[in-house]
Amino acid sequence: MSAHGDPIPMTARKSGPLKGRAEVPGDKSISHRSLILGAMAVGETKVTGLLEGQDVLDTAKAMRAFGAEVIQHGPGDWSVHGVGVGGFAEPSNVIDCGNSGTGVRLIMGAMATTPITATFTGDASLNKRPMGRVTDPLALFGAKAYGRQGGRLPMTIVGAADPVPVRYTVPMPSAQVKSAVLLAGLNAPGQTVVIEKEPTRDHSERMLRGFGAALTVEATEEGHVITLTGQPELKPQTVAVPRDPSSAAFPVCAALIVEGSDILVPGVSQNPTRNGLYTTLVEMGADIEFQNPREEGGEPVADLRVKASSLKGIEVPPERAASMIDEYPVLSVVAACAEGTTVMRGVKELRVKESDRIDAMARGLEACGVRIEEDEDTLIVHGMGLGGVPGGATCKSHLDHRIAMSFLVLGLATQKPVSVDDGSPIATSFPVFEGLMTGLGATVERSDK
Ligand SMILES: O=C(O)C1=C[C@@H](OP(=O)(O)O)[C@@H](O)[C@H](O)C1
Ligand SMILES: C=C(OP(=O)(O)O)C(=O)O
Repeated sequence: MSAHGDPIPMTARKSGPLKGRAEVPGDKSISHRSLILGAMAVGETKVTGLLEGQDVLDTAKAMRAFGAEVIQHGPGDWSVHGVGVGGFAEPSNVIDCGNSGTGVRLIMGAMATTPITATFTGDASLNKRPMGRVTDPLALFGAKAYGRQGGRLPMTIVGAADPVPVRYTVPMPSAQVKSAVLLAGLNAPGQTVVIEKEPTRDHSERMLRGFGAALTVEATEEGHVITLTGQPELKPQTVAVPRDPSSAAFPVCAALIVEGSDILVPGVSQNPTRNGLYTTLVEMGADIEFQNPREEGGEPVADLRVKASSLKGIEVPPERAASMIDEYPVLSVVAACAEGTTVMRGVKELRVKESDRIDAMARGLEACGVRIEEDEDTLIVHGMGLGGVPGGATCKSHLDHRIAMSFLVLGLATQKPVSVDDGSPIATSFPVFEGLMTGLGATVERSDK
């Protein structure tokens, strides 16, 4: 949600057992990519289960501005009539990507090798985030970027008229940077090669192949070497978006820390590049059954049966960070309710998300009575056991949906209520969060009610 709306203060209180079925919305990463790749294909792509969060709606609007026809037929049911690789029109106005790093970085990549100019902006959170990580490799294709100091939005990208293919090693673990380079490579002649030292979510690779691009991935000593052959004709697809494991994390973690809970979260993606949180929770002693594993829409999915559990702190392996990068805020809440210490290292990327997530969680948890240690790349939470966290604070969400939802999950299991100053950003990724959680029996409400 952008900073234009009024803040929505919210409060969560100690709740009775959570019970029932939690149908979380579609995956945000796959939803953005369905719209962008649909817009770059020739013909009509159909999407079901699209996440209708503000981040994705902003990408839909952007794709219309670049000339694609994007239509909503019903809830989650969308079609995109694409203009083909290299077919983007020049937008007649500024592209506002709201709160979405994924939206703006992928779209910059997708337009950077077409001879058009576009200006991008976002909300107060997005306009603080670094864009140089994307514009540096896009410059190698021949695109030019004119932004604010430090490579911040608003920023104008002048697409390359004669793009050249690139070979680029991504310097930080980032699926957004990898994807921006691959999308730019689509309209460059020859082969674009992206090397990632640490594997990150692979939705772009899977979906580019699904849309008919020639793409190979080789595991080498350097890391994953991804080779894309440019200027394909992308074929429209039917995309069934699986449910988002990053959204599922909230009801799952809530059920683990609210005594007596027993919930089912069906059809959640278990893509190995996304399921690090679930591995971690099981190591902490979580009672999670992965029922009915199957393939849906080209992704492995399972139904998660989750029961309240007494958990122990662990050391999360740093090499797991990329597969659970968005889940550290809610993991730190679970860690506060575990016995013993949870050590999260190799997490400095959290400092450049919608907020500095290490700082936001550390300050809010401390205000709730939890002892924290942190450094640039580390967050350590000293657990107080199930029911042991005092709570009783109002935490700042810093325009960050995951911070807001994490503190509201915490408040379900603390002695005194936990409030957040602004729950409005939740609508960016999980617009049905409040109804879904109250449907399970959680006491989460807007504080002004
Ligand atoms: O590619 C994607 O869809 C995403 C990649 C991750 O960001 P980074 O690439 O910046 O790590 C993640 O945090 C974000 O929510 C979604
Ligand atoms: C980091 C996130 O998103 P984005 O980078 O797209 O804003 C997120 O959803 O947690």
